[in-house]
Amino acid sequence: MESSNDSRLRSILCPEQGANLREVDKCMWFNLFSGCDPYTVMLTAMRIPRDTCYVASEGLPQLVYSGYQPHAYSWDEFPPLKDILDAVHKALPGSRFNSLLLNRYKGGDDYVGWHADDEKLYGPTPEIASLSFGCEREFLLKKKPDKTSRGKNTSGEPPRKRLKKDAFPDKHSFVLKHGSLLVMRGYTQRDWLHSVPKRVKADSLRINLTFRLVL
Ligand SMILES: O=C(O)CCC(=O)C(=O)O
Ligand SMILES: [Fe+2]
Repeated sequence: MESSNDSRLRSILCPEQGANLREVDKCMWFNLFSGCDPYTVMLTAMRIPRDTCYVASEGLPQLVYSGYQPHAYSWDEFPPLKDILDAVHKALPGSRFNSLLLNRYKGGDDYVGWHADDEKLYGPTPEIASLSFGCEREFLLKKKPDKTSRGKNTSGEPPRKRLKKDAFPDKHSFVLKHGSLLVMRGYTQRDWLHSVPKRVKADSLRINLTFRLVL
């Protein structure tokens, strides 16, 4: 983090603040989400259990996910995000992200359910960089059931019981702390699902930025 472009990220990642967002950063995220039309944010929140905001370079195909087409804000409307994007590019040499989905988890009741970011506009092997600020939360990954073996009952157990027990044998959990950068690449979206479940103990704000490349 050497260049002046990184100073915004460096200040947000100030180590002494630990897992808590400083008031000044809370204010920045508040302003940023307010910069996204609050009505849109509210409508989104009625459909999905967190606030989101979408930023994308001009001229990209429109993103549609979960039957919802978010308005694409421009990077120029949110200069701090441009600085953070530069820092992420620097941290991941060769990456060239052109869009960003912001998630705001107001507390432990906000979550994202099991899904894969496998929209066609990201191509077959998307690289997604996920940067987290504020309250730490658990991030779960589980392997999608193998299509070739699905439906073949070799265990001798009744089918429904077998599915419950074996559907997702491969499951992993990561704690995403303040300042963590998680990268999903290769066939992660094709083969795995991920989620950030509700957590009663997660009692403060978390901001998550997922940088993506729309092809
Ligand atoms: O908040 C997170 O860590 C994950 C967010 C996510 O999966 C998404 O925006 O697609
Ligand atoms: Fe996701």
